[in-house]
Amino acid sequence: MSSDRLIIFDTTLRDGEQSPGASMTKAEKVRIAKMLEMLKVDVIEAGFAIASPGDFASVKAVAETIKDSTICSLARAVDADIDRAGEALQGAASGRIHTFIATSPIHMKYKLQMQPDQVVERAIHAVKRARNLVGDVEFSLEDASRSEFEFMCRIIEAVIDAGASTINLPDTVGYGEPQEFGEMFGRLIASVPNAHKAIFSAHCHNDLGLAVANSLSAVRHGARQVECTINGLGERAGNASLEEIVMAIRTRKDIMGVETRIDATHIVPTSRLVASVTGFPVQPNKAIVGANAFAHESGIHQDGVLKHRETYEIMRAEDVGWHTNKLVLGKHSGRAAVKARFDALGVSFESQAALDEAFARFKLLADKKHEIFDEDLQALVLDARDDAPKRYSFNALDVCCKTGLVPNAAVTLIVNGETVQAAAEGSGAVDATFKAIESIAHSGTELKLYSVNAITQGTEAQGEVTVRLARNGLIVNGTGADTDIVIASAKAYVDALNLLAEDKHKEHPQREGV
Ligand SMILES: CC(=O)SCCNC(=O)CCNC(=O)[C@H](O)C(C)(C)COP(=O)(O)OP(=O)(O)OC[C@H]1O[C@@H](n2cnc3c(N)ncnc32)[C@H](O)[C@@H]1OP(=O)(O)O
Ligand SMILES: CC(C)C(=O)C(=O)O
Repeated sequence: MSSDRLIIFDTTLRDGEQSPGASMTKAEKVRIAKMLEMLKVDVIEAGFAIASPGDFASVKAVAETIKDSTICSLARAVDADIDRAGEALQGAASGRIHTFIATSPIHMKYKLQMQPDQVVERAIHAVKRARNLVGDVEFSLEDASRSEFEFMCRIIEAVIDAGASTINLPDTVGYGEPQEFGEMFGRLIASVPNAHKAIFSAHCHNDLGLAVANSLSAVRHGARQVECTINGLGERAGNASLEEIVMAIRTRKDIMGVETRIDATHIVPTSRLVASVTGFPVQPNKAIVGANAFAHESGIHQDGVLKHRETYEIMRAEDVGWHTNKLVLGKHSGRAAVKARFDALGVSFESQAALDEAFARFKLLADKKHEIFDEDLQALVLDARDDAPKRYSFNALDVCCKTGLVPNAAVTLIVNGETVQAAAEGSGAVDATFKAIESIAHSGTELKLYSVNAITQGTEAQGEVTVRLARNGLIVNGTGADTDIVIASAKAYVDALNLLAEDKHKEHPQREGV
């Protein structure tokens, strides 16, 4: 089934979410899915429906919301997993069940504790069961890059006969090397008699930093789907990054010989959204979406770019969504311009009142900051992501930091409608603020991560803070944005406390220390 169309399968919401600490709430997954739809991703793997009631609800909500991308749920080769995935996908305009089982000797022997014949039988049964629920079934041979060739031929032929239309060959542990991994695709496609009835797919991990290279090599050897994530998020060292694969395919079209339907101008806003939601900032030198990806510092390069841009640039920053905003948003902007920008970022408002509320917040921010960028707008809505009454809300902060004195903070929170104040000392302004908040909340949590990300440039930039708290094995990520990072920190801490109080730990609870 080879063609020149490459299917982009985004698994930010499933494998991306398997990054420790990156798990997302249902509302966050739906927001990211809307951006992925605008990006024109072909398939969105929205989660692993059996994993938790929250993940089931997320897959269902994404399936009911998104119309222009196929929505997929992962399922082990286990009846209950497949049935749960089918149930979650019922409302989808186009739904796919992605079932998998490991095929490498090490996984079959030690993890599954199954004989190869049993694995083949289980795979056939799983694919048939999934086909009774949806018309589109993908089958993955987990740990394919460490599996025996003849065994893979056997199982692939059997699952295609059973109804799988996509065969995914994952480099589960990131062990593959481009030439060998690509050749595995070429040999399998040539050897499996019914291979022409399926699309072959690559799913690569970045343990050796080769995920994108391996994926591209697979494409050159016949793969017509790649599985990838925004910002390369994913289990351990991450997955192949969507933005790098898409732009490599586009920039090197003549050599790669395939095309995607991705609208690359949404890449940077999507990357920003995923970074905000997960609290995983993008490193400045990250390809495509890093702050320095299109910056030229050295004189010879600057001279070259000024004379002829292509001397040092293989793609244009605006083509991947950098600075595409031609209307400058600031305190003199009106609702029409602000709403148009929100629309472009995939942010919709359920009512005029919700838009008015966002607009009021925009004006408050514009009073503090001359120019409002896309990232500021994203932070603005993330900050107000849930209108439900909260146990805690941040009201005011008074911090004193003087050289030679112990920093102290006096914080005012509204707790269940009552104003409560507390003060504390700490090793710095943020530490004192957190201690003051804790002396009100007594949450019994442990601070697992504190990160500050300047979401726009300059000293007047908004800082976005992520605070990860853990209690009884559950982890929450709170976020807060403000032009003052101590206030952003207080907001993030309070946000995390609310998520815990509402039992809104991330939908895929993670064990502490993971
Ligand atoms: C390579 C990947 O990324 S695979 C996806 C990884 N993602 C996740 O695991 C996240 C979601 N997972 C979960 O929430 C849980 O692991 C669940 C709900 C799926 C299963 O939980 P539990 O029933 O408690 O099982 P647990 O996770 O401890 O062990 C996994 C079991 O599934 C079996 N298993 C693993 N993969 C498969 C498979 N593809 N098909 C069938 N069985 C499998 C294991 O052999 C083990 O079986 P055992 O309990 O009989 O020894
Ligand atoms: C389930 C499969 C596709 C996977 O995530 C992997 O092998 O890494």
